[in-house]
Amino acid sequence: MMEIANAANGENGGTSYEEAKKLADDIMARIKCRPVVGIICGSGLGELANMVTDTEIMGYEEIPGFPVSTVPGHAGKLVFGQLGGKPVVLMKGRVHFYEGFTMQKTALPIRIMKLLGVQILIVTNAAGGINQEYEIGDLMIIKDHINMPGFAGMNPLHGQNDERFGPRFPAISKAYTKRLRDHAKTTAKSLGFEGFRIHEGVYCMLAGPSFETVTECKFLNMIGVDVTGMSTCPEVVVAAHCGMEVFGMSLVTNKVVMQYDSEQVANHEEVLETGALRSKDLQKLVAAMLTTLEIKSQP
Ligand SMILES: O=P(O)(O)O[C@@H]1C[C@H](O)[C@@H](CO)O1
Ligand code: HPA
Repeated sequence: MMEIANAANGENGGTSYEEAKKLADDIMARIKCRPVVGIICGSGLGELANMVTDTEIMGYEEIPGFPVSTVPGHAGKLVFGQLGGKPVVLMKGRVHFYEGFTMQKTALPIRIMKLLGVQILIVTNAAGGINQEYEIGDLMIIKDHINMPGFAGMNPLHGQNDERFGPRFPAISKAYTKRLRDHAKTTAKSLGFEGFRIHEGVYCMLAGPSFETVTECKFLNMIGVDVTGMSTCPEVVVAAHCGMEVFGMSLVTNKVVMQYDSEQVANHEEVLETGALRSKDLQKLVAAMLTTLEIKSQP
């Protein structure tokens, strides 16, 4: 039994249920808010935190064992409070696999959110447009994803399973629920965002940190990917595993390079600049979605 516990705990890079529970209990001892919605802010999208009221803030480094962000545009703060009349916890910045964290560690904040009482996860990211009809600044509601590192065995659920988090073989095909995607479309309409470019499409995670080659982009285009990035899949897989509803949204911060002799190159500064320009619209949409969102009671 001990060997199994050790494998679940250490060898697969994961955190045991007991350790995650202790982290959640320590947070609850310091924070009054009991969030039902968790929000992850992607690169340059942390300004959403400014709309949260009654805030209580903890730096990731204040939580022992919590992965700490190392990338510009990811402040590394948990912001608790009210948004759209709902108690929320917002991750002002995430961590990524390419920073050297295991897939399990990258998604640990989601398990802690679950233990804090979060039922709905809203995940945002900055992404490169693969779909040739997408323009810089467009938003995309995620309807499905490809976890490309998973093809090479990098799945956040790799290793011993603890049923207290979720089942050994979870279904992921409905992770981005139709209910929340429809809710986003209705909300966008009610905000008068008709002229505002919102798509629905497929996100693909590559491991990063190098941006894609031209041929990789052509391949992603051929297999039906609309945008590509370096995050989101670990968190969403773990959220679906532990029974959360997920809503995901990508901001197209750049168009990927599709011509071999192009002078253009992708760069993180452009990603942050576009984030800053369009984040207001994304913020408005998320806040309005929360205002009218029905929180289903847990089974
Ligand atoms: O955290 P996200 O997925 O929004 O960040 C994207 C992917 C890389 O971390 C970075 C590249 O500019 O932005
Ligand atoms: N590729 C991968 N990740 C990204 C991109 C990109 O073009 N833009 C923002 N994040």
